[in-house]
Amino acid sequence: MPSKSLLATSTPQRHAAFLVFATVLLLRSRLSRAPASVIEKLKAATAGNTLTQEELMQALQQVYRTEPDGRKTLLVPYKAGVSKVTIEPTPKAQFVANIKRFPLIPASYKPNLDKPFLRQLLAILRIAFPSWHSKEAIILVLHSLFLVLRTVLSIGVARLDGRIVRDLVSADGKGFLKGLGLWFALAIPSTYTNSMIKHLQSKLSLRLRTRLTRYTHDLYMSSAPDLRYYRVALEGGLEGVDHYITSDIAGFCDSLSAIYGNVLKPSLDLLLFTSQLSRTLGVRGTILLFGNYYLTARILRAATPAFGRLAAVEARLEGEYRAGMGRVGRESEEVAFYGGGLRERSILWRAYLRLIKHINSIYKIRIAYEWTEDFVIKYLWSAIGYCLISIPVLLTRRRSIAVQTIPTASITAVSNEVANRTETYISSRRLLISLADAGGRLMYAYKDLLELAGLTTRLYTLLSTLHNLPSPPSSADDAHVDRIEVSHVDVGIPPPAFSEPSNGSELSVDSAAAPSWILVRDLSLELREGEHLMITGSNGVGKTAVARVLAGLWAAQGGGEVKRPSGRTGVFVVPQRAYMVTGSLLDQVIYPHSYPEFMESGKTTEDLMEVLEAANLAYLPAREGGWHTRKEWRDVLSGGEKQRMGMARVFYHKPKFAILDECTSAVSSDVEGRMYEHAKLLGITLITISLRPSLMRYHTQLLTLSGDGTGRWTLSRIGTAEERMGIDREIVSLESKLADVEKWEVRLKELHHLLTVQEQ
Ligand SMILES: Nc1ncnc2c1ncn2[C@@H]1O[C@H](COP(=O)(O)OP(=O)(O)OP(=O)(O)O)[C@@H](O)[C@H]1O
Repeated sequence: MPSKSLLATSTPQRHAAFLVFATVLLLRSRLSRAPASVIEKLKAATAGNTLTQEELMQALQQVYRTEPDGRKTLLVPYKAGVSKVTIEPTPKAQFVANIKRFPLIPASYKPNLDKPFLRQLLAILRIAFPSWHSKEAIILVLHSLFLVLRTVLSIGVARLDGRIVRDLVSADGKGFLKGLGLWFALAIPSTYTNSMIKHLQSKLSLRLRTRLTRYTHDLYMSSAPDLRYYRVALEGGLEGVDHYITSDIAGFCDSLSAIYGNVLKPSLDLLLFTSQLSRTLGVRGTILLFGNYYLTARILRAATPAFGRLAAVEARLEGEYRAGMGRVGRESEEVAFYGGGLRERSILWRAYLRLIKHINSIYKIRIAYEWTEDFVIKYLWSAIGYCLISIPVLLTRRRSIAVQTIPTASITAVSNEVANRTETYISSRRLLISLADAGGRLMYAYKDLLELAGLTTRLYTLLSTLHNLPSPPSSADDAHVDRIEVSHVDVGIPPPAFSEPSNGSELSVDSAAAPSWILVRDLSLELREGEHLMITGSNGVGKTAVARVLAGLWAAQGGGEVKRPSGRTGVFVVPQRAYMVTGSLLDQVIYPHSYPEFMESGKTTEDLMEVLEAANLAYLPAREGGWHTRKEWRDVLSGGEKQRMGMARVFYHKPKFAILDECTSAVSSDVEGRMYEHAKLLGITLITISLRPSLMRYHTQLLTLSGDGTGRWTLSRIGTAEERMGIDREIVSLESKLADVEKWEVRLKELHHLLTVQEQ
């Protein structure tokens, strides 16, 4: 029996409301397409947002502003102005609370649509949607509304389609024109709905990405003592975190927001279209329809490969290839000096080929899957669709044949019957096509869900590793402590934080059980202000390792303890490899201070000039075009200049203790000496790691690491200034004697030669 058309049942009021809705939607889209000049004028009138070049430079310098309530406002230069983004740091309590939601998963876990996947997804969603009234949740609700609206509109279109063809078949010109008018009226909200769905999907993805990225940044870039960005690779065993944060979060958010539409919309379509169709198809047809769904699900489930695992492997390989490219970019000069281009190319090429081979294998696997899917959705469903449509049509036909046997039947009744049948056919056909489309999308969504499972596992692995990294045992940091005290500390390479039990499936936080490679055993020393320490010993013996323990990067092992003054005014380390930060010349000197911190400190560029003079870099501002010049300083400054910049930072921050890890090895001895004297003049206590005996004169204690594999060490006093002068004199005399060694060797050779000549 033909159903009542959805639109045929509409009242005039409903039509009017519908047209008002369409007009508002239309006007809104026109507004958003207002000429650029109008928008510019509006912007200028409201905020005076446009900045001069100088103001822009200042904004670039400022990076962020701390608000009185502790929040930070990021100043992001955008077009000719600055866009302000308020950042609320994630409270530490939230990280602590989230630890139990992020238990570690074993490395052997294969992503799939199972319970662990749901648990992982829920844990991540709790971060992505912090509350039901968050912006993300509101966008999601809006998105859902538009998805429902589109399904309702699709049904309307299907019904209207049938009605127009019916009017055409029954030659009802008025009805046909009315139908055409409604067709255009429906087209407006339908097309607008489509673009809004796409827009809201992208917006949702971006918001989720921002939320997750902020959370991850706050967790990853944690300050001392957690230092997760430093410890995640060595202790957490997680490589390529950059790829996880930049690419996997984006992939996860895209996939999640797309999957929502890809699952909700076709599910809704299936539900509503089926309910609409069942009115036309009757009980038998509906049962057949459900039988069809069941069969399809069984076939496709059997034919679906492990897309989740494949997606996770693809993300890992992509990360490895990207890391390789990054390494060559970073170390380009070293590679060029060695002429290692070909070698690097083959390494990169291998990483790329592994990735491509994997992607290719996915494509191959997809052929069989997509073939099955196409066959089932396009052909099987269409055939079943024809059968289903034929049921009411054939039944009506049979009935109409019965009608024709009645001799009194009028011709009008017969033509009405044909028109109604055509309407039923067209509507049902359109609904079935939409149904097949929805089914297809749902099946694709199954594959997408598996891929989402892969990305979820990647993101979950990152977050669970970061959450579960145990905080290092708290050292006795105190701003008021005026000495460094090390008592009975073993210095060793930190063991992995997590161990995978051979029987169990869960990883556990278990650093105590893992063996550690001890470099220095039972180290005890006390260093008061003004007592300068030099640490020496052969290469690889553990000198830097001691510095890492002193600075709090590595935990003190063996049950010992390190006491030190806290903060960067307590202990400041200049590492072996010079590091240049992105930013201006000024930023290089004040690092890790930001520009606002520099302003707050009350220091001026004159003070910075003094600092540079002490580091023999006073020529830099003039040479580089001023303090605010921004360059790739890693490439612009020479090796020695970069090392001197490290010393300039020590002079700027004036810490109580400065650990200098062979950070003047490329600086000439005279400049090195002047810098050491200047540091001591500023009242900085020096802990120098060096193999240069000439530096001994600036220190009072000498820690020598034996390097015989036993972890032994000796601590000796270097002596008073007079004693050190004596040592200096001895060094000078020995050096001058050593200079004569070559002459003596030449003379010795001559004498040997003379002897052999005389013997002949
Ligand atoms: N992150 C790490 N992972 C594994 N081993 C490490 C790590 N860091 C250091 N080591 C090892 O610890 C040992 C001591 O390293 P350290 O950097 O302290 O040596 P060093 O005495 O400062 O040497 P050099 O004089 O060459 O700078 C080395 O054998 C090194 O290979």
